[in-house]
Amino acid sequence: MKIINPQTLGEFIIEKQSEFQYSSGELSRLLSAIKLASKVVNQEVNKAGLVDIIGAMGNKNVQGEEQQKLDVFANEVFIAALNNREVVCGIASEENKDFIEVKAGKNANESKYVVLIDPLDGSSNIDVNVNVGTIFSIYRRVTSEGTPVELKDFLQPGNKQVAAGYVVYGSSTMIVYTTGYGVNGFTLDPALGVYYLSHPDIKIPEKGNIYSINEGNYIKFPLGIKKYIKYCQEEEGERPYTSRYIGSLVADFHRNMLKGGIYLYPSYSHAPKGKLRLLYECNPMAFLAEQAGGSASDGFTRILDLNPIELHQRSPFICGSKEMVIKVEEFMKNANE
Ligand SMILES: O=P(O)(O)OC[C@H]1O[C@](O)(COP(=O)(O)O)[C@@H](O)[C@@H]1O
Ligand SMILES: [Mg+2]
Ligand SMILES: [Mg+2]
Repeated sequence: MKIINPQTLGEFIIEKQSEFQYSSGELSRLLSAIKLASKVVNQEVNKAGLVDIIGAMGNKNVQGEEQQKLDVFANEVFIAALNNREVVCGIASEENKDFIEVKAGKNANESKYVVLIDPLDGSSNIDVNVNVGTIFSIYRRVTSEGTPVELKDFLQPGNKQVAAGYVVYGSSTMIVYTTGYGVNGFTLDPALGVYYLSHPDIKIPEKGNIYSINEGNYIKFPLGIKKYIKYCQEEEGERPYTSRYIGSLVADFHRNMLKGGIYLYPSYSHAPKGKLRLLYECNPMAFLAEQAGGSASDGFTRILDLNPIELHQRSPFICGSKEMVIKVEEFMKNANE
């Protein structure tokens, strides 16, 4: 698909802003700050083997996970880009225990948005030149503008998101995002450092033949998930499905969104809440999936309807083509009966 004179991301952001009569341009400036930060991180990711960005930092983050140098670098770049432009009043990150209040000088700033980020997704793949990503989720604050931001500004259900998206750093670098009016993808032209609209109005096929799950945890999975995996592997109709698992949520989600498929990170005996974080992994991907015609659940409940109580809480996550998610929910429900 060759798009003649594709629109740049900058032009697209401005065009979409003009569709909202009373828009202040704040969200556009926020998206532009994310765009800029992604280019800086992209440069380091692309030459990861050459610069001192490979390997562990030697300390653990709030999740108890070994922090990678690129986790810390990406975290600093995104926080700086958002902070310096005062386009948000608060930031929460996978790599920071507490949320960060963004001040305008000494005062609380007037911005009405908070952003939650997973600055580097797929950390286990950094050193081995496999796709990694960045995930972001944006909300309007619930406390009054100009007052200090509070935890409750971040602990909102996913159905309140104003915008969400991800950057995938791979064979090409892309930004894919939604503001609640469909999902669009932009590819970076590394020579010009410009993102162009390469994937307009992305729709995820209703059903696919790809399933993505870390089967290494099979024996620890709930019965419903075990039965679903067996279902995927049966010789029947369009099955067996193809198993594909990169181990970077962004990359596995991106492939499944374009081709049709399902990504599962369920609870398992060692992690009753699963691994992925509700606020800056599950919610943004669920918003994108639904905006592209797919769905996302924890096996029983729509992810976007879950009420968060902690910044770094985890949730089982099943996401992708609508018919495939419904099938998993059927297996989970029947296994529970
Ligand atoms: O190695 P596992 O247990 O399969 O987990 C892989 C999953 O964990 C993650 O790496 C978690 O994200 P982070 O790398 O941001 O911590 C996901 O991207 C990925 O889908
Ligand atoms: Mg992640
Ligand atoms: Mg991460």
